[in-house]
Amino acid sequence: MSVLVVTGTSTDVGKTVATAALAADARAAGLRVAVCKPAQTGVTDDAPGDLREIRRLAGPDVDLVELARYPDPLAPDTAARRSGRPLLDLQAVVDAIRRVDDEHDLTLVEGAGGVLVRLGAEGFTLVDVAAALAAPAVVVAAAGLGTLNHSALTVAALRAADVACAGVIVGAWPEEPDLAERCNLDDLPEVTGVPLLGCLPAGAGRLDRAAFTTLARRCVSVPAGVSRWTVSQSTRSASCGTS
Ligand SMILES: Nc1ncnc2c1ncn2[C@@H]1O[C@H](COP(=O)(O)OP(=O)(O)OP(=O)(O)O)[C@@H](O)[C@H]1O
Ligand SMILES: C[C@H](N)[C@H](N)CCCCCC(=O)O
Ligand SMILES: [Mg+2]
Repeated sequence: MSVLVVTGTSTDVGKTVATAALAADARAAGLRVAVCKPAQTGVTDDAPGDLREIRRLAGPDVDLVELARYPDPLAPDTAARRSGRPLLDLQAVVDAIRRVDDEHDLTLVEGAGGVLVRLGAEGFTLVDVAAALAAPAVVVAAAGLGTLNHSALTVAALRAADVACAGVIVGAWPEEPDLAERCNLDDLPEVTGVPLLGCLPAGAGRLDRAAFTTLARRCVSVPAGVSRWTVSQSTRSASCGTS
């Protein structure tokens, strides 16, 4: 089947919302979808994490797999050490994702923070996971000033490890974009060398499931070839403020 890694230029850029949008789009296309969050940090054992948010937005038919959870809102390796809980092991994470992928048409893997955040033992990162799985990645980025550098650095880190980058998704597109945000619609694909797959309007994460699914189908798409399903390539959806 297919694995797609969802990384970002940092934490809080909208990876979870974008993962939910990709999952909702794939479910609406009739696919068996799973989302794996290898390492959730910053939540207690009884608190909802990213996967609960993805289920709220994308629906109950998306299977969810969380591999480790640590209470401190830190990078997973640091949070693991401080908690005394075991660190994640790269091979175990890869094997777990492969098992999920065997049972689904599309398995989305959401990282923690940005692409070089250390997830576990020996400082492995989401780049190592994607490389081991030969899985492409999408990069969720901010809309405004500063995102060009962060996005270019993130895509360069993927390229350096021969991880294909399917494109960039803007996690929260403002209702009234400023000059930098408007310019970034052309500059993001230019400086990263990968397509802009779409923009999620700011506020999308606060919608109910039906409205979110409708929006997701309009706003983001995964390029053909990432999976057996082909979703129309969105150069720039209306949600990015261009027709
Ligand atoms: N398009 C959006 N609409 C509404 N809220 C959003 C949107 N994008 C991000 N947010 C909000 O911003 C916060 C951070 O977003 P999100 O959880 O997706 O970040 P993240 O990149 O997944 O962070 P982490 O590294 O912790 O996984 C959340 O409260 C989320 O609801
Ligand atoms: C707590 C946060 N929401 C994420 N789960 C973890 C982000 C780690 C970022 C580490 C760093 O880049 O400084
Ligand atoms: Mg998240």
